[in-house]
Amino acid sequence: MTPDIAPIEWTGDSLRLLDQTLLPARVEYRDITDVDDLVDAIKRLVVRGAPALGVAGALGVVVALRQGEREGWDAATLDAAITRIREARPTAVNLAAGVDRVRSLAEKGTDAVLAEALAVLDEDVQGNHAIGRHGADWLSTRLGAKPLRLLTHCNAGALATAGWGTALGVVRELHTRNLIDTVYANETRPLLQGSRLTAWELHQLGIPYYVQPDSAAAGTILRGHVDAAIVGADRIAANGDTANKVGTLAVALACAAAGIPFLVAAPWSTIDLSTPDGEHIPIEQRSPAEILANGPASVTPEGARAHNPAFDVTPARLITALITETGPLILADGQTPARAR
Ligand SMILES: CSC[C@H]1O[C@H](OP(=O)(O)O)[C@H](O)[C@@H]1O
Repeated sequence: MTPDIAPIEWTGDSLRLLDQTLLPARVEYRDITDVDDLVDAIKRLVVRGAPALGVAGALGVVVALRQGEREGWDAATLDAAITRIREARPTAVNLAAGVDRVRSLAEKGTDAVLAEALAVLDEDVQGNHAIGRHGADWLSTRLGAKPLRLLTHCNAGALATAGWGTALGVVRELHTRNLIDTVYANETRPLLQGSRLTAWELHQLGIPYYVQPDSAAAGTILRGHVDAAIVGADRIAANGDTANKVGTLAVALACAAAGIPFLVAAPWSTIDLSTPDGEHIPIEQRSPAEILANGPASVTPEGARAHNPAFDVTPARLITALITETGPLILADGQTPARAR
């Protein structure tokens, strides 16, 4: 299935990444042929979002194999390079899973690894369309087949995946059914994935939206302006506890207080059955500089300290339903990934 916005693709000679640090002002691509450049791109969120990181990890092994052939790497050097890709960001389980899925095929040659990596990409796009259908069906059944007012946090659109999107994939499916009234997109400090990326996607798709401060979300929800919230995920534990962009937990708490559905949309590749619960999900701590300055301009006193966790964990009890490519898991009713698999 051909993806729409293609944030990540294989050109035949390189891993091509849409540079998401430049959006929405500029649409520019980076052709990656070097492991150091890929690790940098992952760490700087040139490529980001759990499913997209899974594809980047899988295709990253091809980059490493080809660089190793060019530069005459021994097995230990190659293995260390692949491990650097795998460990470039800790929370999204998809990155490590994408690397692990293909690295064992290296003994069969680069073409075998590439074929499996491209399968990861295609499976993601197909799965996202299924998530969109299941999520739209669930919301229309639960809330009525009427135009809905939804709230999103961060970016779980085509840009965070190999195409179509997960949480935004549900929004897009509802939009094709004329069932979107408006979307409240949290700007998502500090890197503004909501205002820079989600708004960019919604704008292109002609879906009505407001960008709002993350701190406005609870009031928007509790004042009755939202019918449901839907977000992506970076790692879902066996009991359904879910790590997602920092600020997600606050949205879930507000939805619980308001009595409206809080949905997580994610493929099974984001579920990590070896992680028993949210306490065991590693949370990426990012640079204080992302908090202390707004680009070149400092926004804090000299010497200020900053606490910058990139994710938080929403307990399963606050998640109404987890929408996967195989259908909804009603976590609030005690269904869990561990039991469903
Ligand atoms: C479809 S998963 C998207 C998920 O990843 C984002 O994190 P980041 O932008 O730091 O890669 C955020 O948690 C999104 O919900």
